[in-house]
Parts: sequence; structure tokens; C-alpha cells
Amino acid sequence: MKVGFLGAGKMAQALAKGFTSAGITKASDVIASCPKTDNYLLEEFQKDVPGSMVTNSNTDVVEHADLVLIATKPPIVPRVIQEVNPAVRPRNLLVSIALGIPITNLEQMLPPKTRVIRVMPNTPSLVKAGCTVFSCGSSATEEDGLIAKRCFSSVGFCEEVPEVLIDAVTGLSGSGPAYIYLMLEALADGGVKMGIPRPLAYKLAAHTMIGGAQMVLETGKHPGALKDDVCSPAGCTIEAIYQMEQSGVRGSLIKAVVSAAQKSKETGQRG
Ligand SMILES: NC(=O)C1=CN([C@@H]2O[C@H](COP(=O)(O)OP(=O)(O)OC[C@H]3O[C@@H](n4cnc5c(N)ncnc54)[C@H](OP(=O)(O)O)[C@@H]3O)[C@@H](O)[C@H]2O)C=CC1
Ligand SMILES: O=C(O)[C@@H]1CCC=N1
Repeated sequence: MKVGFLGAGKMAQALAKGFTSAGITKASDVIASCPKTDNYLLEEFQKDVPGSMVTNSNTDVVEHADLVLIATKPPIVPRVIQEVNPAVRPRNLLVSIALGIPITNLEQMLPPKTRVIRVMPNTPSLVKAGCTVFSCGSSATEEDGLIAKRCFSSVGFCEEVPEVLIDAVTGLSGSGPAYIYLMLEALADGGVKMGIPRPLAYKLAAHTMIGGAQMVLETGKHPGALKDDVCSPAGCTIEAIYQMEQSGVRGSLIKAVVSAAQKSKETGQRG
């Protein structure tokens, strides 16, 4: 399958590297575009995916690729679609990863009957630990859904959801890696404050996060029950939990997800 990226930024790079290393496509069948001739992102893209093609022409991408990922910032999407529209053919499956833009808007901007899929991935796709949801447009076939599932499952967890959930998913797993890095950095800072060398503190914090998440997925136990297992009576963990509850950690995280989801929805309404 030939895969093209309109936009060669962080998410395009993560997916291109993930897809090629997972064997979904060959590097020589990947193409990415950015408008400026001196674009350093295209150089970065080719460094990440050696053997791939890069171009300053969005039309080249659509002409070359079967699967075309729209990977520019949301406000630029209408302009990019308008530009590539004359080149869109029935063989193209258009996959938008853009924040907030509903399928109906994408379909209205594209030629009638264009097969469209809206996707919300996240950056850990780069290391095959991504988390993606997708929804199919009105002309997308069952086979198109399977293609999306196969591509994004190759770089992590992937599930089809009703489109109405995508803004909420964006607030949770689309933006979520940023919340995790912030928490991880803070945990490591705590370790450093207590004398742990910084490189070791990052490793301990990261492995603790991976381990905790794996326990939730593999044991199927409620997160609260798993937390209780760590809190020995009159022990040190319950002291820490008491501090965290007083500083409103749960409320902050809920607010983070809600505000990102609302922003995603507003982005779509503005477009
Ligand atoms: N980053 C993330 O974690 C996630 C991002 N997304 C979505 O992915 C999309 C891309 O985000 P991200 O990778 O972070 O953004 P970046 O800014 O890293 O990438 C956007 C890319 O689009 C290029 N671009 C700008 N104008 C055009 C144009 N007219 N034609 C073609 N390409 C153009 C930019 O080039 P230049 O820099 O030269 O302007 C850049 O290469 C967004 O819609 C975002 O909502 C979705 C899930 C997660
Ligand atoms: O912050 C953003 O707008 C993008 C969409 C989800 C993650 N990053």
C-alpha cells in the first residue's frame, strides 16, 4: 500500500516511522509534503524514514498514494483539501488525523463519494505503543475500516468508535501523552529532591507508569483496588495519597481531559 502524508510534522513522522517499521508499507512507498522549499521538517522526515520521498507539492502526495493522511494543523486543512481536490481519485482513501474536524465537513470539501476516515492517534505510535480511535465516513467501505484498523493496530491499540466520541477521546488519549510526561517529570523531580540521580529517576518514573498501566490492562482489576493493594495500613503510600487528594490531583486531571475535549469540539465548530 502506498501511503502519503499531507504535512510532515510530528504526528506524520511518528506514524510514518511506525507504519514502516511495522511492515504496513515500505519506506520507498511513503511520500510526505510540506509547502516550503527549505523545509527542515522534510529533512527530518527522511531521516526518520530513510528511503521515503518528500515533496513541496500536496498534489504529488495524492497522485502517488492510495492511503492519504491529512496531517496538517486544523485551520490549514480546508486550504490543503481545496488544493488537492482536482487530483483526488476513487482509489484514494482520505484519512484525517486533524483535531476536531468532523467527517461531514471533510466530505463536503472533497469530491462526492470520497472515502473518508477520521482518526485520532497519539504520538507513542512512534514506538508502537500508540492509542488510536477511528470513525468511517458515509462512503467508506467495510474494507476501508479494516485498512484503518490494520494500519493503526500495527502501531498500538486501535478501536472503531462512533464519531460523537472522538472529541472526548482527543481529550483523553490524543492529548494524554503530554499529561503523562508532565506527571512523569514531576515524579522524577520528587525522586531527585530525595537524592536519586536524575537519569535513574526518569527510568524509575517511566517504568512505574508502564507497570501501573500494564496491571490495569492485564489484571482487569479496578484501579482503586490496585491502589489499595499498594497502600499498607499506616504505611507511607497512604500518606502520599492523602497529600495528592488534598491538592486536587483527580479534579485537575478530569479538568484537563474536559478542557481538551471542549477545545477539540470548538475547533470543529469554528471550521
Ligand atoms: N501532535 C500530536 O500529538 C497529535 C496531532 N494530531 C493532529 O495532527 C495534525 C498535525 O499535528 P502535528 O504533527 O502536531 O503538527 P506539526 O505542526 O508538527 O505538523 C504540521 C505539518 O503541516 C505542514 N503544513 C503547513 N501548511 C501546509 C500546507 N499548506 N500543506 C501541507 N503541509 C502543510 C507543516 O509545515 P510547516 O511547519 O513548514 O508549516 C508541518 O509539517 C493536527 O491536525 C493535529 O491536530 C492528532 C493527534 C495527536
Ligand atoms: O494539541 C493538539 O491540538 C493535538 C491534537 C491532539 C494532540 N495534539
